Amino acid sequence: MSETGQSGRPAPGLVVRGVELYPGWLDPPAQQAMVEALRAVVAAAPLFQPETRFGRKMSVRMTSAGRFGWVSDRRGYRYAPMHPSGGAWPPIPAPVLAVWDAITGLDRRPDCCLLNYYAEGARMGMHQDRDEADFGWPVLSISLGDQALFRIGNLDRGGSTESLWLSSGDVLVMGGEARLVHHGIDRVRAGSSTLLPGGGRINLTLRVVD
Ligand SMILES: O=C(O)CCC(=O)C(=O)O
Ligand SMILES: [Fe+2]
Repeated sequence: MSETGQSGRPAPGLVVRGVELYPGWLDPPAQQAMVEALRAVVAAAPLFQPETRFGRKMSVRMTSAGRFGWVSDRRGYRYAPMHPSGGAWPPIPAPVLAVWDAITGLDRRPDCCLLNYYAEGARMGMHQDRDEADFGWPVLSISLGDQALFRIGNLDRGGSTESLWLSSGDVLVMGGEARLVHHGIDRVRAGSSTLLPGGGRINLTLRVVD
């Protein structure tokens, strides 16, 4: 990837509505290494299926690493210092932090890595990531496994949208003017990757929470 002169940040391959996309940032061996590192996260903090405050199960399974994890239950959604089972979240793996360092060039590191697991049929409705204290920090997302159709909307709800397929190894950044853009996952293309032994897709989002 080329470097942009002033900031020293790598230049994105594509920018859609301010969302910066780095296609294929991780090559297959790096993807494999990241999946290996994530095994320790899932072993320490098992995936769970969050409920919305209305008692509906989300289709995505989740867990987190870092000082904070994202949880949702009948009390609503929030960042929490503990896994729902009561244990602390494991540390964010070094290869994951290395992607943040290389792409954002920031000296502040994220304190939450949310791990979403999409089995066949899972999706995520349009939403904003707005539970963090300071929207000056970007959210960085890493895709692993099956391809997913990512939809990008607007700062306000509704209006026109644009969609793009995210593939394993792709990284994107929602920052600056695009930090609060609405986004979601419409569907996952089952069987489009062999990275994950059981199939499906992992998405990591790195967040500065407080
Ligand atoms: O799975 C994705 O690519 C997006 C996940 C997401 O938007 C989120 O966890 O807030
Ligand atoms: Fe999000």
